[in-house]
Amino acid sequence: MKKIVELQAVTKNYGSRKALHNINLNLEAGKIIGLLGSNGSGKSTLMKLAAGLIQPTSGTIRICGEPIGIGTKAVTSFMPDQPVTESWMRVKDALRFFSDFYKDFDQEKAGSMLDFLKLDRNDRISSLSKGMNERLQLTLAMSRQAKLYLLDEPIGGVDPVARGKILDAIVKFYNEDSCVLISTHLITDIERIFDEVLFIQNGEVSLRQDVESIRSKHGKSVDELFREVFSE
Ligand SMILES: Nc1ncnc2c1ncn2[C@@H]1O[C@H](COP(=O)(O)OP(=O)(O)OP(=O)(O)O)[C@@H](O)[C@H]1O
Repeated sequence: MKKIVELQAVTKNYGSRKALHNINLNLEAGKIIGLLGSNGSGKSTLMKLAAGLIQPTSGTIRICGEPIGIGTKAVTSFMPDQPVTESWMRVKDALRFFSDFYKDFDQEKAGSMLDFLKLDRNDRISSLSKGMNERLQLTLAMSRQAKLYLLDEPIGGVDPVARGKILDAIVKFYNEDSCVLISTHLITDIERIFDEVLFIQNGEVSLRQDVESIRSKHGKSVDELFREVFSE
């Protein structure tokens, strides 16, 4: 299986605060992976490092075999936990903006996703509810033909019914040559789409397992295992 992400001995400190410590990790294509951990455990830091938005304090990161740089940013699509669009835009302007900015932006895929997620191209972004805005941000992120999708809390603001719709969209529109890394606290809602999960605790990966074996070997859901491992 093709390696998409490789982290070797990656440590990230913010001043004297340690966010990640000596992470060694390979993530392969064809997987949707859950990045799970309590508040402040280092999930967003890991995503920002892979997206090339911040630099590690030590260690090396490669995406599709290349060190972080222009080449890796071209194949990495990051949906941060804050919207990346301007409020004056309409939905269609956001699509045009992404299409101008990213060579790999697939307008046709974006159009299908908008329809699937029931977004109107003429709506002003400022008039969208938080949940509708999340649908738009997800459409923008998933419509790139990337190798690595980093989705930071993609369903935090949406109601339980809409969550199902968004998860269905991720599964439907993701391509098998890529890897999707999703951070979330809403494990029960989202675990059905994960192939694997990574538990991150105090800046270290404490567990990595495929979801099927959590169910068959441990007889537990991911949420149950998470609560057990992270009980305070
Ligand atoms: N820009 C920053 N400056 C200083 N410390 C930071 C910065 N960003 C994150 N941290 C610290 O690094 C650690 C990991 O933070 P991070 O945001 O990666 O956690 P997280 O798992 O995404 O948390 P949450 O689930 O609350 O979003 C925390 O102790 C946090 O306070």
